[in-house]
Amino acid sequence: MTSFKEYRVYNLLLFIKLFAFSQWLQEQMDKITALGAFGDKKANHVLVNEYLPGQGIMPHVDGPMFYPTITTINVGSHSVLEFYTPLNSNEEMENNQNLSMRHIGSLLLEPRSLLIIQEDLYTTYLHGISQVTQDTVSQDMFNFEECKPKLGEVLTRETRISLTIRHVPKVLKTKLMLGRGR
Ligand SMILES: O=C(O)CCC(=O)C(=O)O
Ligand SMILES: [Fe+2]
Repeated sequence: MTSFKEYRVYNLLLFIKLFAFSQWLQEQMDKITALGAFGDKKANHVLVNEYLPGQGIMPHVDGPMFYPTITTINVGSHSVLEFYTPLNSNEEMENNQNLSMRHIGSLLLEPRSLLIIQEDLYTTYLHGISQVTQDTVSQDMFNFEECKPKLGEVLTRETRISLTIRHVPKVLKTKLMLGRGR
């Protein structure tokens, strides 16, 4: 049984870890801001995702709610971010253009790397992560020449954590009208 004293020590350790993590995260956000990733704006939003081997994310666009730059710190396992052309017309939808026909390429996300996506890759193309447990390094990867693993190498996915850091413009100003007459 956990004593009250042990519980307090546990809570204190957790607090110290969270504090250290928030300091580290703020440093990374400041560095990304200093790169000019968001123009003259600052990073002010972080989304943490955990992916187990075989987990992914459906192709999507991040939409107009964010400044049009995605920056992602990749922690743990590698992964592969796939890019697809959008379905532009009814004709394409009727012809049921499947995902593999719309695939334009991918990026190998190496552990401890920073990914920055802007312009067309942000606004036009969809991005997603396939639900697979292994990836083969191929020429479909835009960055294969810059990466450590060599062409043809098979990489087994482990747990990956992504920290997606963005600038979210503050569009909504809520006014509290407490105690005011109508
Ligand atoms: O985890 C990633 O690298 C991608 C996440 C993503 O696309 C999103 O959260 O919108
Ligand atoms: Fe996304």
